[in-house]
Amino acid sequence: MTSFQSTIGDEEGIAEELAEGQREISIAEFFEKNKHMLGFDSGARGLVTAVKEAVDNALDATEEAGVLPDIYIEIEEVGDYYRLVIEDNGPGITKEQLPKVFGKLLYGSRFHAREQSRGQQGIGISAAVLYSQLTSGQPAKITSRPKGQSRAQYFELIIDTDTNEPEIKADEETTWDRPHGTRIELEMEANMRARQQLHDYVKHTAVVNPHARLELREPGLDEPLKFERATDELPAETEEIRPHPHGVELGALIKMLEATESYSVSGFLQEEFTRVGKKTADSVIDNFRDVYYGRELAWSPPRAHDDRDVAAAVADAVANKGKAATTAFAEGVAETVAGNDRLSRSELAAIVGNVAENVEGDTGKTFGGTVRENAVDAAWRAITGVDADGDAAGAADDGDGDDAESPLVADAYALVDDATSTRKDDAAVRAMAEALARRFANLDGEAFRIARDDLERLVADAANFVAEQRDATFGETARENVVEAFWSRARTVPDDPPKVKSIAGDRDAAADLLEAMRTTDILAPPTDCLAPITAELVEAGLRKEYDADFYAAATRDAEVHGGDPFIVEAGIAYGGEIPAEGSVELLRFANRVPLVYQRGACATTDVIKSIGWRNYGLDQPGGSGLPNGPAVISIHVASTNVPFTSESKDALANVPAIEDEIELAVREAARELKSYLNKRRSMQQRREKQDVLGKILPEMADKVSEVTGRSRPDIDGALARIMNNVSVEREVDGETVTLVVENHSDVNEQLEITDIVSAEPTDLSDGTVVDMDGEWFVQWKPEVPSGDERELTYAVDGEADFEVSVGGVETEKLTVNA
Ligand SMILES: Nc1ncnc2c1ncn2[C@@H]1O[C@H](COP(=O)(O)OP(=O)(O)OP(=O)(O)O)[C@@H](O)[C@H]1O
Repeated sequence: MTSFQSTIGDEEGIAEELAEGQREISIAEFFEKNKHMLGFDSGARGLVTAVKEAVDNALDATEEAGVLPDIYIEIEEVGDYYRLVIEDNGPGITKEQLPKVFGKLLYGSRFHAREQSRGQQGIGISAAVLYSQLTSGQPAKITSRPKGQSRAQYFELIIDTDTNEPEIKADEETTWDRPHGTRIELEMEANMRARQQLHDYVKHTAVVNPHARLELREPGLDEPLKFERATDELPAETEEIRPHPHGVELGALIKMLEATESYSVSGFLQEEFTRVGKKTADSVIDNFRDVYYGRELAWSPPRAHDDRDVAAAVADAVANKGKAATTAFAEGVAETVAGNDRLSRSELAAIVGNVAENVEGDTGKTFGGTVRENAVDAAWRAITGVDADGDAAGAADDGDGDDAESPLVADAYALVDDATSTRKDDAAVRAMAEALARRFANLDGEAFRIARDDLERLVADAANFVAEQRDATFGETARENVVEAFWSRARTVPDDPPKVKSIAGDRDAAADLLEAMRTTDILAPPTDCLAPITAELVEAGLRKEYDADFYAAATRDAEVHGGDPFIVEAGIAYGGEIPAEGSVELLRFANRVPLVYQRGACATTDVIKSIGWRNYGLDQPGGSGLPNGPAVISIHVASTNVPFTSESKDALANVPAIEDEIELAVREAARELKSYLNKRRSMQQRREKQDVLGKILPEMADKVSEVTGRSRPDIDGALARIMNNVSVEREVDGETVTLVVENHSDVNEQLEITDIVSAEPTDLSDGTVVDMDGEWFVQWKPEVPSGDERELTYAVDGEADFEVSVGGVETEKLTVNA
């Protein structure tokens, strides 16, 4: 132990001394010291991060304003420093907002909005300003011309790190040739060692933002890198949404309960959450009642042969109402009770209430509150056998002389017997029923209200008791079945839920409400807050940047995580010019932003590594890890709140719901890759076989003729027959030209045959002919059934050259002799 720690208790006034050293830390000071958290850990990386923050903002702003983005990036060496300029044609920023946007950390328009955007935290561009002023001592220089204004505003500013407020160094009006937009100029200590990452960022941004035009000028490039737009269509506009009930955390729910203007739980749910209407709110409230109040166990009323006499019990409990009214009331209750399969106490109370109203109407006698309550007590005792002292009559010989068979035992016996396997012996089932009935009778109040977890505990306790007493075990499954048997027959209570304000002040009640929200089936959140790239454009983006043989893409349906909807998309490009050596290239995107750093710490990488790629035809040494081969895999996660591992937004956190969707999306695309590779392999084998046959067949024909002494057998068509190919053969007889098409395969083929002829064809059997400058294109689209043949004919006058081409069937399955 250090001497300081060992003496700390002896010194007087140490707390006061330490207190003098305590001081608030501004967020700007914090990030000044922790630049790495925001992606500014080195000069190389700092430059890439600054570009990324500014370009992401430019894309967000232009899209929000409905403008096709036109973004200019320039990096220039100025002495020992680098100057970074980024210009956009967005809506611009007002004079009032501009200093805070660039001169204050945690200031932005997106943090509170549940809508897909690249920016989330309100920290990115001000962090770039902070990094620039720290390393170069220069202020940020910003020009912005809001849409519709004739002049632009020019600011020079730095962030005052003590206060996290902008300190304006220059503020003047200026002119700017762009009609609207923003220009940012930052000077910083930097280097171009991360050029590759910078280019990857810009190139991949172009891949997922085909509607954007980007231009990059930098010291190492003679010509600027230009990415023209591939579409004039902006991504679908997104709408802000409220949180989804399946995703909020307890703390957030309590905050919402405190802040809401709604008075009732139903109003609160419908007002504050997406996808909750009256019906869904009612279901949530029913589930809430079940956890908060517990359910009421329901019991079987007496049957005809039963000696429990509900009518007599009710009649006994009523005084001074006259015989006729009393009988009508008692029998009315007994009859209605008997008409029910099972009853809870609240249901009995409702029956008594209804019958009382009817009898009051018929007889003119009043059956007030006390009479009704007495009647309920009496009828309930008759049904359940529970005494006023709380003992279930006869549940056990507990010394109070009521040891006749309890109705609860008989009822419980039937349920336990039903819920357990037939192997349980009768005595064990009876003992369990008795043990349960005793415990139910001891519940607080006569209504047998119990929450599901308490019911589970009660059943476990009864099962343990039976195991000790009788050596009869009720295992896990039997217990669960017994719980389910009672719970599914128990009734949700009719009590109103507490008001919003009292739930807000009661953590347990709020936790019960949260549980109810999570267990209620609720429609997935609307997805108009998201703008996925779409499978079609994911594939188009890959096609644009990678020259491959095969492409596939998949877009999943929206799912929810933490109240925020998300959509995962995946794409695969394979073969062609993609390098075959080493592992595949993984492109990661979040809300259309390429993730450049921390690949190894990203959930997307973990998922790709966990997939068994050998099943999909890719090489994967050791059966796990990144697969090898000429492939690019791209993954895009779009969400109203992407869970990143840190503020620098480099990698996705390991959220199981998102990882599951990533896996499903990738597998969907990988299945297409697998069938492509399988087909390619079988075509390869077919080609090899045909090559061998092509050599052997003529040799065999020669040999046969030599051995038999007969003329050489005709091998035309033999190859096609052996290979089950489609064969196209030309026969010319005088003026008549015939193409004989034979289908030796086992499927019907739809072909497209074009014969290019140097003389004008006439008398076509069918098909069409087009004159192309002295050449005639004769075209047929015959369907040739498996094992069948077609003859396509026409006539030419005199000599002619022919050239046939056949479409609709792979070349490996085709033998052309024409
Ligand atoms: N080029 C721009 N044109 C218009 N508005 C902009 C531009 N750049 C930034 N803004 C506004 O400034 C705000 C702050 O930007 P900043 O980069 O600090 O945070 P963000 O983009 O919201 O989130 P993040 O920290 O996740 O990047 C944005 O929310 C946006 O409203």
